[in-house]
Amino acid sequence: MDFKGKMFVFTAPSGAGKTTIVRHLLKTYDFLDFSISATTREKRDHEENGRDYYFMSPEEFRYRAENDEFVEWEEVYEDQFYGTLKSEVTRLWENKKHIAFDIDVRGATNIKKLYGDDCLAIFVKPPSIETLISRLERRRTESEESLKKRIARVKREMNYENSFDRILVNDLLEVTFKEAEFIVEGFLGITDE
Ligand SMILES: Nc1nc2c(ncn2[C@@H]2O[C@H](COP(=O)(O)OP(=O)(O)O)[C@@H](O)[C@H]2O)c(=O)[nH]1
Ligand SMILES: Nc1ncnc2c1ncn2[C@@H]1O[C@H](COP(=O)(O)OP(=O)(O)O)[C@@H](O)[C@H]1O
Repeated sequence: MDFKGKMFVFTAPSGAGKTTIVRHLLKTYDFLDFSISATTREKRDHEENGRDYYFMSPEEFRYRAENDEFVEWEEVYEDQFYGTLKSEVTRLWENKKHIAFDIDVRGATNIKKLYGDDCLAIFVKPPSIETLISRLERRRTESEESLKKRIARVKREMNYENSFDRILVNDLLEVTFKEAEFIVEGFLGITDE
């Protein structure tokens, strides 16, 4: 494989806006594609297998982990596993794409360690924890229990804000999108001149 695309790792607590930002960048840049993670969590109504995630049973996930098929994987929430398949990175590079990831802070730390300077890790920061919680509630994708799990983890994950290459504050969405574009173009050395 000759081409090895750069990696843009968006990380943050749930509800910070990673998915929204990554989806915007994917619409904006043909050269960028999404690393579809494997997960054992249940599919949400609007999600599609093979687009948002590769949804799989815990047995399949465990088998693949034992078979060393993951670049990284984590038990992000109790009994819910998420991971980046090696075959996914290969697929995207074969398609000559730079890669956007939406993964938790531990996964992001691991990807950064593995790929070093070819990887830019961006921490998405909500204006406040209260804003993040109200966005998560308004998203209406989670059960009461799942919402609780996410909120419980927010404070811990917020402690990682200085552990990555960039901090992207997600307040006004239009401003965030422009800043995200600036970050991507800057890392790839794209200029208007
Ligand atoms: N380590 C790791 N984390 C992942 C991966 N895919 C998704 N995640 C993270 O798992 C967490 C839960 O994701 P999800 O269930 O989609 O819920 P949401 O964050 O509330 O939208 C988020 O922090 C994701 O970024 C992955 O491949 N590896
Ligand atoms: N800047 C913003 N202003 C208002 N709402 C936002 C903003 N960014 C994201 N949202 C909304 O907040 C919710 C959580 O965002 P999402 O992208 O799903 O976060 P994550 O992927 O980090 O869990 C979604 O309903 C999304 O539409």
